[in-house]
Amino acid sequence: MDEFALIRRFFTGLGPKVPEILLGPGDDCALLQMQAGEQLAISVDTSVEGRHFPAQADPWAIGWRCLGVALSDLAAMGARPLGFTLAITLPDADENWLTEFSRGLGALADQLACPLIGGDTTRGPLTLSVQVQGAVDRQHVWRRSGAQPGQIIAVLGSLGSAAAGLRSFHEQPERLHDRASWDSLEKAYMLPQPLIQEALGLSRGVSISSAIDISDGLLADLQHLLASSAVAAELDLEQLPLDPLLLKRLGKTLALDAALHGGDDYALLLTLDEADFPLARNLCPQLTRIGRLVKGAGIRTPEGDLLEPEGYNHFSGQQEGS
Ligand SMILES: Nc1ncnc2c1ncn2[C@@H]1O[C@H](COP(=O)(O)OP(=O)(O)OP(=O)(O)O)[C@@H](O)[C@H]1O
Ligand SMILES: Cc1ncc(C[n+]2csc(CCOP(=O)(O)O)c2C)c(N)n1
Ligand SMILES: [Mg+2]
Repeated sequence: MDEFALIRRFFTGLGPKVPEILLGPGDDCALLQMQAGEQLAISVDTSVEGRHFPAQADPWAIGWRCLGVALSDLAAMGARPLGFTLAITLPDADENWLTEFSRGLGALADQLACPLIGGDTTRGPLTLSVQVQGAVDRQHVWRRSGAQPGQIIAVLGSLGSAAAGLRSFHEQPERLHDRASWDSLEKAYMLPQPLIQEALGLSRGVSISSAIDISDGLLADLQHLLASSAVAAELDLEQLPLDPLLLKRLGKTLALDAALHGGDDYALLLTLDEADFPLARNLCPQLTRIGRLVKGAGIRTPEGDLLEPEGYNHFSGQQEGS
């Protein structure tokens, strides 16, 4: 199968038709029509085999995951997905692998009405770069800056599960190929659900002062938000939303460590006025209050203990060829 046959067969017509996409794959560019009053939100995420997902992972799940992690950044800005492009680097044109990969990718593209509108196909070590485009009402766009002392910190989605799921696949690699039997931790890692609908519901109904999605770990991503807003945080570690299976599997100390530093959660961290929290909870019952913003810098517990924001960092320690 040549490059163009591969594109036609696996990467054409993925996701539904949406009115804003005037032109999809097949020309030199895709064309998007923006509505008056909306801004274009753009973000790109690369997923590398062995770095972001295990070598030999289920191709359906790789397809879902590479789009899911990218869409999470649209959720973090309160943006509505319009479409995405895919730059794919493949070691070979394995038809069975490509069939499953494009089905997994297409399943999430359908669920969130986000069609594949173009891309690039090359040969080399397995790498997927997904660029997402979204539309955001200029009145309701969320940024990392804007958090104010006195406001509360809330999280949507659970923390630490994905890190425990990755650990489970390390310990039992044969489970990578048994998608039907994945538990909630394994699903959290391999099949992240970007919180697009939840974010859109919240952004229309309540004033959110700042937001970020958690990809590197709660503390590391909270620190990015705090730095952008020039505020400090007090976190109540007893309130973190942890899956009961995570606590059962790892015990409280390791579960907390996974929740604070593990990453791959693709949960949303939001700040808002305390008075708006009941309304926000009505719109999104899973929203959990985990702390508050204070003047100063850094992250502390209510007892005053400093929490160090170490999270995932591609170049910390400079392994691999330095
Ligand atoms: N090579 C680059 N060139 C320009 N900007 C970059 C580059 N790499 C990252 N950035 C920008 O730096 C910021 C932080 O990047 P990062 O990839 O950590 O994003 P993130 O949203 O925090 O993480 P994730 O993509 O996992 O959600 C983003 O605004 C991103 O656009
Ligand atoms: C096989 C394997 N080993 C380790 C990890 C952990 N990990 C890798 S990148 C990253 C942060 C988000 O990526 P980025 O900053 O590139 O968006 C995390 C938490 C993983 N996902 N898979
Ligand atoms: Mg992000």
